[in-house]
Amino acid sequence: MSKLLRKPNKNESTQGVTIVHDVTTENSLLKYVEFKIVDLAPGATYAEELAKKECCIVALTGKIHVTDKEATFKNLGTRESIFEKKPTDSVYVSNDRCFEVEAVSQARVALCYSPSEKQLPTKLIRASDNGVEHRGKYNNKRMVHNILPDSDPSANRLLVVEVYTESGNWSSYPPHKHDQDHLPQESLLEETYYHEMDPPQGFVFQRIYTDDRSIDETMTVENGDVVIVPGGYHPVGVPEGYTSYYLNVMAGPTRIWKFHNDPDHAWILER
Ligand SMILES: O=C(O)C[C@@H](O)[C@H](O)C(=O)CO
Repeated sequence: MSKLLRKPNKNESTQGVTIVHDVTTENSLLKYVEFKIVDLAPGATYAEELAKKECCIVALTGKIHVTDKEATFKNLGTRESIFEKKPTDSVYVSNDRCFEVEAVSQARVALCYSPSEKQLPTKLIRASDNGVEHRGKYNNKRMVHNILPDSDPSANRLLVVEVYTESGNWSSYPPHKHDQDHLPQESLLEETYYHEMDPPQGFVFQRIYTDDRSIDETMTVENGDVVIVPGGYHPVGVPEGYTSYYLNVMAGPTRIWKFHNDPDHAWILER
């Protein structure tokens, strides 16, 4: 199995709390991004002390309450299935704070982390705050929900987006990378991709490759998998008949998404 592909590995940590994914700086090649998927049964709670990390809590499906012990946000979450394709609610919690998530109904929650020192206010990011973007043409169409884009200064490092790619289309395409800390030309942002497909027996292909091909892996990605992108180009191809979703978390030394297209394929944008 590739070091860049993680299968769901369900682990009941306490009653009603199942850790499905746990990507950390210790168990991956990443330094700036950590990521968890947690399933909660109705009434179950999951709590964490953040120390020197910031966290964006995304209510992927189901309803949850979230508190940082000062502010409490009730009944977050807008969808039963990710493929209702509507934005959802999230909460940003800064370093040196704690949070607790309580499930109102069966819920799947994404926890997106990055190292952080400077404390910022906790922020509710409502579904209606998400900028919805339709990008691309021909077979390169995708819809983006901007949860924490670089235009929103609510976080120190984290960038979080949801991307829907229709059947037979491509996203993160033409291939681009952001693995050089060389602004204003390019920023360095590591990434995780949490993938789902509709219907769920589908698969997509994600290729991660660098110019020198020191990384060059094309992965078959199935429903619920996580792909880790330490660097390199990272296009996603979706077979006919299936819709793809991914939650994309990015972080690096500077909170700017400045990518560089693969010069071999940049012509695609000229059409
Ligand atoms: O295809 C898109 O527009 C989404 C991607 O940009 C994705 O978020 C990504 O590649 C981030 O670098």
